[in-house]
Amino acid sequence: MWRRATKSSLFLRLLKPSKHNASLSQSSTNGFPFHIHTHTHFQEKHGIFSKEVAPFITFVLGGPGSGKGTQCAKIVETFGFNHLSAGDLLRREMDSDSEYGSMILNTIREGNIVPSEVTVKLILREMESSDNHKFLIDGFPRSEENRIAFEKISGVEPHMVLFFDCPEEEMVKRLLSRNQGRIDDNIDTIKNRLKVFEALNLPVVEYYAKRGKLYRINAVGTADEIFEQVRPAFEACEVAK
Ligand SMILES: Nc1ncnc2c1ncn2[C@@H]1O[C@H](COP(=O)(O)OP(=O)(O)O)[C@@H](O)[C@H]1O
Ligand SMILES: Nc1ccn([C@@H]2O[C@H](COP(=O)(O)OP(=O)(O)O)[C@@H](O)[C@H]2O)c(=O)n1
Ligand SMILES: [Mg+2]
Repeated sequence: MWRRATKSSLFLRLLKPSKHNASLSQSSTNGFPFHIHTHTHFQEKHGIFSKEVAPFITFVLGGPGSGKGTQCAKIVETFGFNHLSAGDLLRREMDSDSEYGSMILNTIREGNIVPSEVTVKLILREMESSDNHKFLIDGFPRSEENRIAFEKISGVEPHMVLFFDCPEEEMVKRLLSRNQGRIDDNIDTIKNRLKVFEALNLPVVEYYAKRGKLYRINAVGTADEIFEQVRPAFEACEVAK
């Protein structure tokens, strides 16, 4: 849709904050400010960027099993985002004839992080071919290296970052009963994924908290209860609706 957009009111709405957005860009009712970017740098660097509607990017973070995928499905249903799960993109690449296939398989099996250039390439490829300009990027960035690579290659930053905060024992319980046949949902790999999350992903969470972009959500409760904490983040933001 955004590829076909003319210099329409949608484009102008994205670039020119409404009164409502303008007040959010300073501080916020829910503690999360918004930044409206014009993305000229982004547009110059990529084909995606010849599109006339600037992308609206939300990163979705949280430990393994914290409910990222479950909540993303609800956000898609309610707010019409394109959901890009970094883990799903890597698994799809692994199952294709990719030169990276065995490297991705081994990395996921261990619970470690795939080199950023591979993951960023997969995400940007999806973004470029999308008709939707609103993106939920789930499970990314999982490290400072991921974050910096995305920023360098794309030239853009997320508008907001959701963080699903969940106790470890709850995450372990959910992962062990996920039953999707994943090679990494076993107790040994889960232990490493939790270590990697703490060492590499929490610094990213702190980075966005310091920049005032983090929306922290208590990820304990039913999926519907948790979504009621997520909903205001999108409702408060005119361009995300
Ligand atoms: N609020 C919740 N309470 C209990 N189980 C949940 C909740 N949200 C998700 N789950 C279940 O926990 C598992 C992990 O959820 P998922 O959304 O895949 O998390 P993530 O993408 O963060 O790993 C899935 O089996 C899912 O059905
Ligand atoms: N940015 C990312 C995302 C996932 N991955 C790999 O993919 C695995 C599964 O990611 P996922 O997001 O599907 O996992 P969940 O947190 O949803 O359980 C991770 O444990 C990493 O091995 C990665 O290397 N880099
Ligand atoms: Mg997931």
